[in-house]
Amino acid sequence: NFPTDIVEDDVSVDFIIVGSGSAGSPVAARLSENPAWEVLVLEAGGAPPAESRVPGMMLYSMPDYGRYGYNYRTTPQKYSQFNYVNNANLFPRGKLIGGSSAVNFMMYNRGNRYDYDRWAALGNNGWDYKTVLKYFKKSENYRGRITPENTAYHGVGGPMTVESKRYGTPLAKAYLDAGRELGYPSLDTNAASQMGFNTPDVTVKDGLRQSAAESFIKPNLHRRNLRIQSDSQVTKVLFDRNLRAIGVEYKHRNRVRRAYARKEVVLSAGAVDSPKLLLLSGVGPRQHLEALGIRTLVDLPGVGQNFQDHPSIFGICWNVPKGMATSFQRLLGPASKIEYITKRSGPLSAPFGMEGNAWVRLREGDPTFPDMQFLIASLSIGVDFGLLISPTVGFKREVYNDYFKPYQGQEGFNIGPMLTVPKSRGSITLRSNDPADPPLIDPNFLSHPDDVELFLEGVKFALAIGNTTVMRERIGARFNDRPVTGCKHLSYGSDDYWRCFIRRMASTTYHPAGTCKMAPESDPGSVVSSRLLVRGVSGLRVIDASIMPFITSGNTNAPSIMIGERGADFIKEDHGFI
Ligand SMILES: Cc1cc2nc3c(=O)[nH]c(=O)nc-3n(C[C@H](O)[C@H](O)[C@H](O)COP(=O)(O)OP(=O)(O)OC[C@H]3O[C@@H](n4cnc5c(N)ncnc54)[C@H](O)[C@@H]3O)c2cc1C
Repeated sequence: NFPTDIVEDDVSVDFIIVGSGSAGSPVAARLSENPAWEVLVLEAGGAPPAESRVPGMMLYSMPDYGRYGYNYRTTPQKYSQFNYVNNANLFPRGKLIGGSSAVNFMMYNRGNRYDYDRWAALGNNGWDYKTVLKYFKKSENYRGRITPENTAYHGVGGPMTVESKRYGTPLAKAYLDAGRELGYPSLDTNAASQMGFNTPDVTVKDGLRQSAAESFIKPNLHRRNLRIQSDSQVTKVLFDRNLRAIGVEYKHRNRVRRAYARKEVVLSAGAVDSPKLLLLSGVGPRQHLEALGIRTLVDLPGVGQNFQDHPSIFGICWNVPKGMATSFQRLLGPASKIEYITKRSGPLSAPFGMEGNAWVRLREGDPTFPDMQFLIASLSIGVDFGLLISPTVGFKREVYNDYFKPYQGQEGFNIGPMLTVPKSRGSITLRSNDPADPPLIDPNFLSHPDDVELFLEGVKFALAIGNTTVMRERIGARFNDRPVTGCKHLSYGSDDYWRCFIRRMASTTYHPAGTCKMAPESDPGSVVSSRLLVRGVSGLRVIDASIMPFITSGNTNAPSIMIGERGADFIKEDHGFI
């Protein structure tokens, strides 16, 4: 349960925040610190279900798109995903209080210091690593392992609790040992160096998921100046004749209503819906808007462009003896439930199957800046006999039957290489001028040939991890060396075979970013300034993952929260409250 308000028609407040996700929640919390400001959050979704707080249940809320998501799918991909239904994938975004932070896999990864230094180097003042580190620390209540090396990088006493994972299969430790065998250290990758292997810290508090709304909004609902109204899908930003944003139109329980902002409207609807809202409001590429019969208020070509996500490969997998990896029986069995209820530990207390990460540099270049992340998931795709995992990832049935089914019911693990700095760029565009229509989401994965060549190195490294002595002898890992569907005509194991495998099996890591690019005015793709103000209008900011000019080198939840913290300070400064 999450207490919400019902506001009056045509309510007038100081700030309207659209979306209560990873970025919107900190914006709401920080702005409402000023008792003189009235803050209203409009959230399209409703209260999160109880099971969303249980980390081990995370996969259960994913297929339930109708209730807690937008039911988005990507457009059919031209260069990748050939083994997925319609060459596309499901594209979950949380539609509930807490946004995607209430359905995600909870791994807390900040990325690399160079990610932020290069944002600043583009001309985005105030986004260098030294500055953003203050905001990462400000939001954090770190309960992980403190060492002399990492203490300066963590915050204590902030709203967002970050814990060490409370449960791991034998694969968690084996993964770190495999890294050492290959010459890589185990370390806190959110501190001085990101290069090496780790067991992820997680946005979990006392064994319960900490969505951004749980952390930032719920504890502040006693503030009389902070209100959140759920089931309120904003359809349009309203402007006066000077192009100042004065409010929003939204649909609340099937009724069209309006709310007005005396100071600012903040879009924190995420990298799919913030550009969608700008386009519906007449801010975007003129040609696209005209084609859909939307009056152009500002011709801003960058809106919806520069789409970046981290493609990763599923299906590089090994079988292991029973007890080594994750199983649904152990997750949902009576012992697990009792342990969770009495001690908040055990399999239900940790994100399902998320055992370890690694960041390495495979190509020449800055040895402190990774070009590949590897996630080990202690899940075989067929462990559930094809019932949940394969349809959730989105494989065609015949691919499941051909490649995974021969091992179904057996435990196993998957090592997924993920491109941290992809060169491919996609887009978000409107399907129509009807706000109820889902937008066209085109990640355009692997459209840049370099992405495939780098993945080739990534596949080889993943195979090397699985082939370490520790994985083979201590864990008993046996590689799934069946030729994958669609690549059987190629010599198994050759570079061309793996290129084919990559184009068939790579898909999303659910990290859309970049679609309202933050850049100086001289950049024709710029949508927001370094203070996150939308170009060509006033009184309107975008504060969420869409502003990233380049996606960060790791999962995007912690950076989105940091963007919320950073953006809130810009607003406070610009309105004289700091
Ligand atoms: C399945 C999954 C697993 C993931 N795993 C991880 C992980 O382990 N670690 C990690 O770091 N990252 C992970 N991510 C990514 C991470 O959660 C996102 O990058 C991050 O939450 C994005 O934050 P945001 O504020 O930009 O958007 P969101 O958190 O998505 O917030 C947007 C909010 O706006 C609302 N909204 C949208 N449109 C409207 C509208 N028109 N009117 C009103 N409200 C609206 C939405 O309902 C939502 O609440 C995962 C994501 C998914 C989907």
